[in-house]
Amino acid sequence: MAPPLALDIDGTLTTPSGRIDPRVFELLPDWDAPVVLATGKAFPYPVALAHFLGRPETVIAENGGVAHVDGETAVLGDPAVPRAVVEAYEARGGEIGWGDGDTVNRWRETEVALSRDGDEALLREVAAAAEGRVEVVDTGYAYHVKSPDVSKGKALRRVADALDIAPEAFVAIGDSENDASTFAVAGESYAVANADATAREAADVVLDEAYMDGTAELLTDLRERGE
Ligand SMILES: O=C(O)COP(=O)(O)O
Ligand SMILES: [Mg+2]
Repeated sequence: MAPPLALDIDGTLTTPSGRIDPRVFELLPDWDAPVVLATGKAFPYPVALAHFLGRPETVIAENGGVAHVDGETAVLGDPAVPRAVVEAYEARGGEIGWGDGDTVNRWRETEVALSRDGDEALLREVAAAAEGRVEVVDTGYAYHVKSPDVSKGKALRRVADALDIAPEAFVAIGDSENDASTFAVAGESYAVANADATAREAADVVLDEAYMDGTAELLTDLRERGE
């Protein structure tokens, strides 16, 4: 049998320009084990991806702030301090940066995501004043202001438990610092070649290929290994 998967989305299942790579729709619909989509994006995004893959909606969103498995949603993070920090950042002239009708945060329940065009130094200064009650995570796609109490890895433990699978049975693939906690929980972890330094350091293996080229090759190998 193929191993269960914990898959990051941006940078891992995408092309360099941020589109979902079409090979996702070849490799994942019939994957013969649970697939957990574990992302920094808001909850509707991985749910929609699972839905259009024809797979169970087994997802971790908001960097572990929200988890959904077997039809049950767990909201694991508290947005109060992240929101207060971002208000303080805006009060000092910082911008969230997504423009009008911000769909990045519209459905976000436990954290705030900011455009990387924003003032990182100011954001980190304001976050530091919260004295450890928030952390700023740079995924390469956004700055996320989140509670340090939630992570994709912690949520993976919870989802694995609900699925009655040992967390170590999972193979995790990712590209950035928000995947390091998943890598620590899964039994086998891979960073795609475009991964940041934190993800590369945390992964068991850094793949030769980047983005979905790396992920697709690995998934093909894992599938063959399970046959
Ligand atoms: O939303 C982001 O910033 C990154 O999303 P990801 O965790 O799927 O890479
Ligand atoms: Mg990513």
